[in-house]
Amino acid sequence: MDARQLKIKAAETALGYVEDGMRLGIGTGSTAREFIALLGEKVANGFNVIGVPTSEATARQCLELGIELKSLDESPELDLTIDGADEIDPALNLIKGGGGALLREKIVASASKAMIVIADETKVVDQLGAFPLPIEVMPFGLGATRLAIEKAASRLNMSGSLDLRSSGDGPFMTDGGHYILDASFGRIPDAEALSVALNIIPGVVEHGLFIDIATLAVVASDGGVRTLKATE
Ligand SMILES: O=C(CO)[C@H](O)[C@H](O)COP(=O)(O)O
Repeated sequence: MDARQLKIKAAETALGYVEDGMRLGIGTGSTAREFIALLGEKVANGFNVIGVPTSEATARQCLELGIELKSLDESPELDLTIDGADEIDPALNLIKGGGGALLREKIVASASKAMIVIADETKVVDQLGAFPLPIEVMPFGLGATRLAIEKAASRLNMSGSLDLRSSGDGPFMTDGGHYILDASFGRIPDAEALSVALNIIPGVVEHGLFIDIATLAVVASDGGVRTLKATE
């Protein structure tokens, strides 16, 4: 199976967890896009959900497919969020933000009773960190924020490059109007400690470590689809 077929398989399985009438957080990225396409087909056949999108791109796709959308102000508590991930560890801690939507993704997933991650087998790792960690930062004070991140990482015995994400003709800008620094620190021995350390840096808006948020992962490989639950 090619990469797209695996994404579709994971998305199909996750769709089985969505019940009629649910308030649903809807993720961002190429795997989430396949999920939205399948959800759109179901909605066209009379299935009802209220979706809360995690990005402008996801909102556009949902609206094209006739999926009813609300904001988190209108629907502040959600039944379920379904979203992709860049890495998944055995405790179902994640790295997210490869698509640049990590801030809204974390807000939406945290407002949900459950989060199902959809992915292919390549996203499953023993320890997070091979994928560069996206850190969403304020454009104001970028140099000072970068230095503060480097110092925080060093206190946790981590170091590596912090690359300002580019859109091709300037810095990549998130839906919230912020920049992203992609941190190549290598394997992260204590993701929770790094998460806490990043959260207290004033110029850091959010980061892509999702700790204790995902409840289930639906992972597709050539051998079939398996579901993972957190080990601790
Ligand atoms: O976090 C994300 C976007 O911010 C995506 O879920 C993540 O990057 C995975 O994307 P894809 O399904 O395209 O591999």
